[in-house]
Amino acid sequence: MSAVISASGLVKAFGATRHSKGIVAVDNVSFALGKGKAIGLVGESGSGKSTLARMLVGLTRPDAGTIEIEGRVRAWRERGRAARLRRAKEVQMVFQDPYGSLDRRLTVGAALRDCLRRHHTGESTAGDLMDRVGLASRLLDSRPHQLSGGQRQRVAIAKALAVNPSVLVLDEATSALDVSVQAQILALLNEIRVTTGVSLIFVSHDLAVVGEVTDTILVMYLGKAVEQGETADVLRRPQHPYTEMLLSSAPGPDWQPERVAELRAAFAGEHERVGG
Ligand SMILES: Nc1ncnc2c1ncn2[C@@H]1O[C@H](COP(=O)(O)OP(=O)(O)OP(=O)(O)O)[C@@H](O)[C@H]1O
Repeated sequence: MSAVISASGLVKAFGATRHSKGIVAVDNVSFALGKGKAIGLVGESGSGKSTLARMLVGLTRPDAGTIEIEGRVRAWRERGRAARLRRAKEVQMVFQDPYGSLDRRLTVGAALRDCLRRHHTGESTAGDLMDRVGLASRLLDSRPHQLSGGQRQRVAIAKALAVNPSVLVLDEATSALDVSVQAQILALLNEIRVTTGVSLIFVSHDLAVVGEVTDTILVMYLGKAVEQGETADVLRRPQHPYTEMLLSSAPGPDWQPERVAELRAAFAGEHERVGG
């Protein structure tokens, strides 16, 4: 598989001093993702998923390791507008709260046209982008607060697509939505992946959601990738007790709260032994 994006030995620590390593948010994580493929980065709060995602997008510089996109190693020294625009074309990110990426004062149309202009992306119009994310073009005159949560997230996806990126990172992008809206957005993302060949990275605490839409899964715990594999294998035969715990904590027909508590205790014990 020739990878569209690959990470090798990524490390990021916060608050390190001469005497302490600080918090190692991402600890030697590697993975590769092919064109048009989808990977899920899963783990509980604090496991390092967002820090990893921020490094992939270019918002946070790793302490060690490399990121290669379309065969080109990301050079962190490069600053300025050209480097920023190139990084934007490489990887786009959609956040949980679309208010974070949408200007409240701009209409949807103005925001999309602004993106298209800045990135000189071919022939697409704001109307085309609306079409691609399943929104009626009459909403081009709306402002973010006039839209539903699902519509706002569609606009955030349209803005990301305006740049025509190789990779789209979705950081808990459907977590705040109702289950049925969540399913619609996931279906939309899957369709976009098939039609455009964009590669998708789903960052989520929810293994069940990620399981629906990914080819592979990387499970993170305390900054480390504790398990990585084909989605079907990871869901059916988890190799690591932490993955098993994440799977059992997703409330479903087979949910057993006692088993979750048991696994959590067992895993904490194991981790102490490894860590100590
Ligand atoms: N800017 C920062 N300064 C200091 N510590 C940070 C910073 N960003 C993240 N951390 C720490 O790094 C660890 C990993 O955080 P991160 O946000 O990447 O995890 P996460 O899995 O995405 O969790 P969440 O879903 O809650 O965002 C946590 O212990 C967090 O407190």
